Order: sequence, then structure tokens, then C-alpha cells
Amino acid sequence: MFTRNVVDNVLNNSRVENAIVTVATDLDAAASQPGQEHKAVSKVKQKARAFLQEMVANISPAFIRLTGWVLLRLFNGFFWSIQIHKGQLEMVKKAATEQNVPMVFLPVHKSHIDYLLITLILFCHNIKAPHIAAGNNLSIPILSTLIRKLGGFFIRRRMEESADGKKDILYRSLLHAVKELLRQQQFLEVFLEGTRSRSGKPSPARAGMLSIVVDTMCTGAIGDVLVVPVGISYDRIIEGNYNSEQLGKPKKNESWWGIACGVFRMLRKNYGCVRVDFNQPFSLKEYLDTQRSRHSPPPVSLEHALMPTIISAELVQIYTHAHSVNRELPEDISRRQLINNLAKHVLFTANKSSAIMSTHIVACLLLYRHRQGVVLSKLVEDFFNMKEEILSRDFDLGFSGNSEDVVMRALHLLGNCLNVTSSSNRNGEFTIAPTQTVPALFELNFYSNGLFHVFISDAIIESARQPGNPSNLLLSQERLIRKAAGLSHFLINEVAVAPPCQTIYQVFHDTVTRLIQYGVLYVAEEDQEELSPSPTDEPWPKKFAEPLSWRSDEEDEDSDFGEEQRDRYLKVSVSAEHQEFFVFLQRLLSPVLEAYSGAAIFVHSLSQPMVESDYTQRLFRYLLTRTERGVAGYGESATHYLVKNTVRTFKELGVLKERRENKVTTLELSSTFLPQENRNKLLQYILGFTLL
Ligand SMILES: CCCCCCCCCCCCCCCC(=O)SCCNC(=O)CCNC(=O)[C@H](O)C(C)(C)COP(=O)(O)OP(=O)(O)OC[C@H]1O[C@@H](n2cnc3c(N)ncnc32)[C@H](O)[C@@H]1OP(=O)(O)O
Ligand SMILES: O=P(O)(O)OC[C@H](O)CO
Repeated sequence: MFTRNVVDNVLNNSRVENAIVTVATDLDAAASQPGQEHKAVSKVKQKARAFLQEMVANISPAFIRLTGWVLLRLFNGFFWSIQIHKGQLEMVKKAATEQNVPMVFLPVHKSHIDYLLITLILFCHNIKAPHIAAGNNLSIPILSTLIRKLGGFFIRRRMEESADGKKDILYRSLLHAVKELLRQQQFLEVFLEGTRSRSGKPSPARAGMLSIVVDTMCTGAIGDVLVVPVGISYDRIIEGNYNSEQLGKPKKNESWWGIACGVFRMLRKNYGCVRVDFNQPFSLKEYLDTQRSRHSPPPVSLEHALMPTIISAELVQIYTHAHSVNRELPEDISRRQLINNLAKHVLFTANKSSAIMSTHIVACLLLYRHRQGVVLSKLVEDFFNMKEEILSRDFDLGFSGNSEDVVMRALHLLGNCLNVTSSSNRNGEFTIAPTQTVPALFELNFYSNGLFHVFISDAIIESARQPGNPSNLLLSQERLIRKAAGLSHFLINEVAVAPPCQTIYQVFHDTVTRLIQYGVLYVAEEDQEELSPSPTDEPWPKKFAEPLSWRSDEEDEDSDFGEEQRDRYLKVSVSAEHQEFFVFLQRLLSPVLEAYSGAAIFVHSLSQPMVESDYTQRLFRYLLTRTERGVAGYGESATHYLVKNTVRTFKELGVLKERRENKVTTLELSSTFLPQENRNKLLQYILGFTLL
């Protein structure tokens, strides 16, 4: 069970030895004292040993047992329940004992409680406690010793932290200590996002640690690894909210004082239910073999995918059949893509398996269905209906019981964010409305985002339909799906609509089919042999005459997709219930689109290069002022995470060009967007999806 000689084995690893020699040679040359290599090597080796000692864990099962005992008592006090699925744990345990290969747990990161829960649950089920990659921000005196005993090992959260910004090859080679852990059959836990989610949605995955796991297997040091995505959901996170950061204030560094305040907060309040879901472990080897044989198309930049759509109003061309067959990618690029896709796949799976909690539904209903307030009985009725919608979309719920009781508990947990008044008109029933202050809207948005991914494909289809169009308009399904694909690319930093192994086309095709089954859309006209434009729709441009050209090889071979060679024309249902559903879907995306349209307006003010952090801060102030003055339709459009995402998206889209000098990044308009006309087109593109 225990690791042995990790530090010595790592120091004797050839990669580390080479790194030590390279760094020593550089030092030697810099000191202009040739001939002192030996001294320099032992100096660098000492430094490496110190790094490693700082880094490695020193698990003590007795200490884990003691901590577990304390945690069980604490958690009993501040959670109503910690829900786990016995079958899932049995499955993990079976895989752990029968397959005799290391396991890597890859959870979503919502709260500091995540890692406590996972080790506690595994330990209580007699499954080996994992070594956990912990950011060195948690390395504070005494706590760091405790963390190491509980399985944490410290890593830098950014590889290059030196002043010159050069690649720290020594530190990078030392990270391969992870190899040694896996070689010694230890289990590992990595939070791929590298930070707790500030939005309630998963942050983008970072693949550095995962790449070391993949390397370890590919170099034959171990035969295989079992990967276990883990979903975690909270009724309410103990951190309460991230409003201070979302209001643009810097994060407070970890400290004993902060921990003490956190524990004190925890003891005074109940935080509802927590749910942890362990997904089926899968073989990394099998995954890589399958993906390698799939001839993935080359990665397409956002700029390449969307610029023709924004500037020339072309429909999205994602990649062509010819590309995917003929273009072999260079080895390092395809390896990177493979690992990035693995990380995305895992995070998508972990997020999909994260249960939807009652607070998520209530927050979502209050923000996007009943923003002006609703009586309790109607809220309970809508809660019940939304619960059914979620289940029918194959997501799980983290609560059970009578809807009225569950809603009452959720209202209690969301406490400060709500405004409850007794209404005069209906038997003295309560009316519940979101508190219309900026912090309350931000906090509700965080909880509501817990189910953003459940309705996202429907919401994108609805936005691509062009809200505001008359409902009797005939819609070409092919065209609708392509517009939706464009929007889902545009929102790449907000949500993953599909895992990398699935094409966006498939996802939207399934969404349209589901909406037809529900009666929300219906087929008005099956197309004839030739694609003929509907008289009410825009003409079908010649270049779209090969509607399948952007799909992958697999789909072309897949007989199910033969059918879509013919387009069909759809109409939307005019029933009041369905119209209400459309409005809900549009509202769900509205804060995001409002932030992006705000950013597209603000980009006009960028007349000369500006330091990125200044630009982000000014954009944030601009959006926040709109919210504070009541100009913004959705106050939550000014959350800091959305502001950062818009800047990132505009860089990836080629609207903003970045320049890096002396570790300072400046932004300026790219040559394409210097003409005002093109900036207007960007704004029009976004507004095209928005209900005005
Ligand atoms: C019973 C009671 C129990 C109680 C029980 C208590 C338990 C008590 C334990 C406490 C435990 C706390 C746990 C807290 C939880 C956190 O602290 S989360 C924060 C720490 N964890 C992480 O950050 C993990 C995820 N992050 C990563 O993997 C990041 O990649 C790293 C390693 C941090 C580096 O980040 P970075 O500097 O941004 O660099 P990045 O661009 O990712 O790439 C770095 C290198 O990785 C490699 N790489 C990256 N991507 C790829 C790719 N796709 N393909 C190939 N190579 C790649 C490349 O070599 C790359 O270098 P270049 O070639 O680009 O120069
Ligand atoms: O969410 P952060 O950025 O405070 O990081 C939380 C991690 O658990 C500590 O590294």
C-alpha cells in the first residue's frame, strides 16, 4: 500500500538527471567559471531534492482514519445528507481489486469540500486513498504537513513562475514524480479544472497532469490506468458564493484565519444535501487505442470556424470530408489533441453525471421563468414539471420526496437571495421573487448554472431559430442545425454542448428530434429529392448543396444519417405551454448573450493597444454600470467570469490581437476588425440570436 523511495527514484530517473545536467550547465556558463560542472550539478540536485520533498505526499492511514472520524461528525452537523450510490462504489471497488492497475479519479471542482468527501467516501468503502494533486496555494505552515499525510502532494498551478518566464525544465521533469506513484500502483486524484468553478459550470480542463499519466502508460512503465470521472453537486457550497471575486475583487489568499472562518460558518448553518457520483472506470489504453484509430480531423480554431459566418454570413463549415481523410497531423499535435480531448471527455462526463439539486431548479425558475415573482403553489407546480423535464433528458436528481417540501427546503437554503412576501390575492399565499440586487442575482445565477447544460442544446436551437420570427415561418432543419452549430462554437468558453467523440451535428439533430417528439416543433414539409428552398425561408445558397461535407467519416458511414441528405421543414408549436418553454429557453441564454453583445459594443472603444488586465477591468466596469443603472436586462450578465470569457473568446475569434512583452499582455484590434463595419457585423451576429 505504501510508496517507497519516491524522492530517490525520481532523482535517478533519466529525464530528471538530464534536466539537472542541463540546468547545471546553464548555471555554470552564466557564472563564467567553466570546470565547476560537478559542483553545479550537486547544487541543482540539492535544489531538486528540496522541491521533491516539498512536493511528495506521505500518506498516513491512521491519520486519515482520525480525520475521517472527525469529518463524519462535522458533516453530520452541516449536511442533511451525503448521497452516494452503493452500486457505483461496488463497481469502483471491484475494478480496483480485480484489475490491479492504478486508478485516476478526475472530479469536477466545486468546493474545498470535494477532496475531503472523495477520500472519506473511498476510505469508508475500503478503497485505497488517492494521492491528490494540490495547488501550492494550499501549502501553508502546519496545514501542508497535514495535507501531505492525507494524500495531498503540492504542485505549482502555473508551470512558469520565474521572473524571466522561461520554461523551468527542472520543475517540469520533477512533476514526473507522478509516474513513480503510478508505477508503485498508487491511486491519483486530479482536479482538471485546477480551480473551483466560479460560475457553477465547469471551467476549461487543463491537461498537463493528465499528459503525465498518459506518458506513463505510453512509455510502458505501467500496463494500463483506470480513469474514473467523478460528479459532485451541492445544494449549497460552504463557500456560500464567490460574489466578492465576481464583483472584481482579487481572491484572498488561503490562510489559517480563512479556514477558521470557514469552519465557523459551517458550524452555524446547514448546507443541505451533497451528492457524489462515481462514473464507470474506463481503460485509458482502450480509450487511446480507439481514439487513435478514429482519424480525428485537425483542430479548427474558433477564428477559422466562425469568421466567414460573422463577416460574410456564410453558414458554418466545420471541417470537410477531404481534410479528415487526407491530412495527417504531426505527431506532437495529434498527441496534444488526443490528451486535450481526453480531458474534455472526462470533464463532460463528470459534469453530466453531477446530479441536479433542488436549489439549482428553484434558482433557475426564479431567474428565467418568474423573475418578477411567483406564488408558492405555481413555483411548486413548475418545479415538478422541470424535474420531469430533467429526468426525461437523462440527468439525475440529487433530491427526492414531495415537491412542496423540497421547494420549501431549497427556498430556505437560498435564503438571502430571495424576497418572500405574503400575497393578498390568493389565500394569503407567499410570493417569492429573486432579490433584485447585484450580489443576489450573481449568486442565484451560480446555482442556476448547475442545470445550464441540461437545456443548453434546446436553448441554442431556440436562439438559432431567431427569436421574434413569426411562429408560422417554415424552418429548414439543416439550416437551423448549422446556425445552432455556429452559436455553440461561439459559446465555446461557456459550455460544452458535446463531448469530443460526438459531433455537434449529432447533438443538434438529436435535439431537434426530441423537440419534435415533445410536440414543440413539428415537421411541416418533408423535402423533395432536390433541396428546394421554402418560399418563406431565405434561398438555399449553392455552396450548401453538399450539406454533409462537414460531418465526420463515421457519420457518413452511419446509415442513420443517410436520411438527412434530404432536408425537412419545421414549424414551431403555437400552444401557450410551448411558447412559454421557448421564452424560458431564450432567457436562459440571455445573460450570456447580453454579456457578449456588451463586449462587442465595448470593443469600439479600443482605439489603441491596452494592457489586457486594464481592458478586462474597464469592460467589467462598463457591464456592471449597465447593471447598476438598470440598463441591462439581466444583471448577472456583468459577472466577472463572463467578462473574462468574452475577452478570451474575442481573442480566439481573432477580434482582439494579443502581444506579450516583458510578461505584460496588451490587446489591440486585429486588422480584420479595424473597419467599423466588421465590428458592427460581430454585434449583429450576436444580436441575431437575442430576443430584443
Ligand atoms: C477520511 C478523511 C479524508 C480527508 C482527505 C483530505 C485530503 C487532503 C488533500 C488536499 C488536496 C487538495 C487538492 C486541492 C485541489 C487543487 O489544488 S486543484 C489545483 C491543482 N491541480 C491542478 O492544477 C491540476 C490541473 N492542472 C494541470 O494539469 C496543469 O496543466 C498544470 C500541470 C498545473 C500546469 O499548468 P500550466 O502552467 O497552465 O501549463 P499547461 O499549459 O497546462 O501545460 C504545461 C505542460 O503540460 C504539458 N501539457 C499540457 N497540455 C498537454 C496536452 N494536451 N498534451 C500533452 N502535454 C500537455 C506540456 O508539457 C505543457 O508544457 P508546454 O509543452 O506547453 O510548454
Ligand atoms: O479555487 P481556487 O483557485 O481557490 O483553488 C482551489 C484549489 O482547491 C486549491 O488549489
